Amino acid sequence: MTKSDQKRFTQAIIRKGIHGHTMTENGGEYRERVLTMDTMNPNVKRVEYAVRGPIVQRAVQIERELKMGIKKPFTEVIKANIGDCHAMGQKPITFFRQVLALCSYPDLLEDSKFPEDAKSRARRILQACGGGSLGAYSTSQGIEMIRQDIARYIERRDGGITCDPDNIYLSTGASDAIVTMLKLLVSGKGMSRSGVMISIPQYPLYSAALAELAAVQINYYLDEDNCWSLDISELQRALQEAKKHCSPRALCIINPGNPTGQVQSRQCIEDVIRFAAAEKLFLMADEVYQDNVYADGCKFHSFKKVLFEMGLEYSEKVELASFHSTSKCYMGECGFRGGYMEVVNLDPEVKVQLTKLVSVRLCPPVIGQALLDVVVNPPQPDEPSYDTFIKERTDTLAALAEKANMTQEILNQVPGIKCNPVQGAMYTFPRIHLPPKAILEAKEKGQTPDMFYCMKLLEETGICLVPGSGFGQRDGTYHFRMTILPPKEKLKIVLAKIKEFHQHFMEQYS
Ligand SMILES: Cc1ncc(COP(=O)(O)O)c(C=O)c1O
Repeated sequence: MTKSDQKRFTQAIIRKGIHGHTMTENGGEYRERVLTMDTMNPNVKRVEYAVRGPIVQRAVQIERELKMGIKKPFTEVIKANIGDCHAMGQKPITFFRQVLALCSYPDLLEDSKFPEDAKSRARRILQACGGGSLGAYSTSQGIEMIRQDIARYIERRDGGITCDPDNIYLSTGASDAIVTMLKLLVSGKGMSRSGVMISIPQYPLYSAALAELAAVQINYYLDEDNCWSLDISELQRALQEAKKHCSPRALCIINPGNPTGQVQSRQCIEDVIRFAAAEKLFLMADEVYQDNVYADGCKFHSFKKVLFEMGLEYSEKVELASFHSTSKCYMGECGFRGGYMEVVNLDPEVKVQLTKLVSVRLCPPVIGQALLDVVVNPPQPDEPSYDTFIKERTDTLAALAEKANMTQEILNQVPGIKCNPVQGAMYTFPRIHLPPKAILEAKEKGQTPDMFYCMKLLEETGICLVPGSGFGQRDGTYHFRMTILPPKEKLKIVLAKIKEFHQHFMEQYS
């Protein structure tokens, strides 16, 4: 055997992971790895997260190629794949950053450039931190004063319905709280394995967490023809089918919706609550986009408020966890990882278990908690920062509303693309009609047709979207998810490029 044959042979053995004693490339004994694809947790292998999936990996690679001077039909990659406002150029709210700067570096409290209201907020937060420093661990449920401020915020939001700070758990973004709640809910094996109802299309945190926890994912489909509304008969259908093979436990709702951008009506929320009560399901309400409502006639209704307005029959019975975050709305501060959940009607003994579970990971980032405190406790009319705060908040939400409108309008002008109104959140999920020839070519390449479409779009235009298959869609339908977050002028360019690409794609494959 020649040296190069031997090298190839050894590499093949190492690659294949054949057990036993083999030689390494430099002649030593190759020790078998403990952690291999065969031995690792199979649930983790089932986890998928399209928002940062293969298309995004390719986008990063293309960015590197552009930097290396490789010629492309475009000069930059535009990432419209992820709901990351600041990455798309959104400016932070001045007051929030002033308070965080003061909390992080308290010497600045002596600096006359910072307004007094920011200083008083910072002093208050620091007093509530261990040792007066953001660098100290907090209690695992979150700093008590901040939980009290969140409770007051919820009460204001919900027209005075009381909120107990003890029912608030701060978290590392909403994601962390959602996964924690799912962990508590999931148990059993075989027929008694817990099932969790999630919408299709869904935000893939849910499917990923359920895969990791080996729970049963129960799909209920949103009604695309009715602006992605939620139909109770569809919930019934999904539940009855699921009961044949698992034990349904929970129902998750995302409102306003990601990726579908709908805002559920109050009637729909009432119906969902009645359904959950009748079927004994734990409700999880993902309300991270609660300030992102753009369409006339649409309004955000929190599940907590509606539940309590439906009377004692429901408010004392239905178990609910609702989630909020600093990552979305007008703040868009994803990097600080601030979030919280409010639990309602949780069994007191389970609550002890929940508190124990979160304490294992010590605490959510304290700077994220501090940010959450200013989000729920912003400048008041008699304070110096009020006018600037209101202007910045209003301008950010107005720009999002304008872009939501523009996106749906332009996409609907393209033959073969159909887009529901973007009533809220930060995304559109248009349906794309793909010719059979394109579907066939995608299958030959081992790709889903919408992945094939998005990959081609990326290679030809530099625009990075997420294929609809990453969120779930009815069989035989194809979509993509696109954020409305790029700055207005850039968004116009993105939409024009998609329009041109789609027309060309249709000509090529029809
Ligand atoms: C519906 C929904 N829930 C939860 C999250 C997670 O947000 P966070 O950054 O707070 O973890 C996202 C993020 O995009 C989302 O869209």
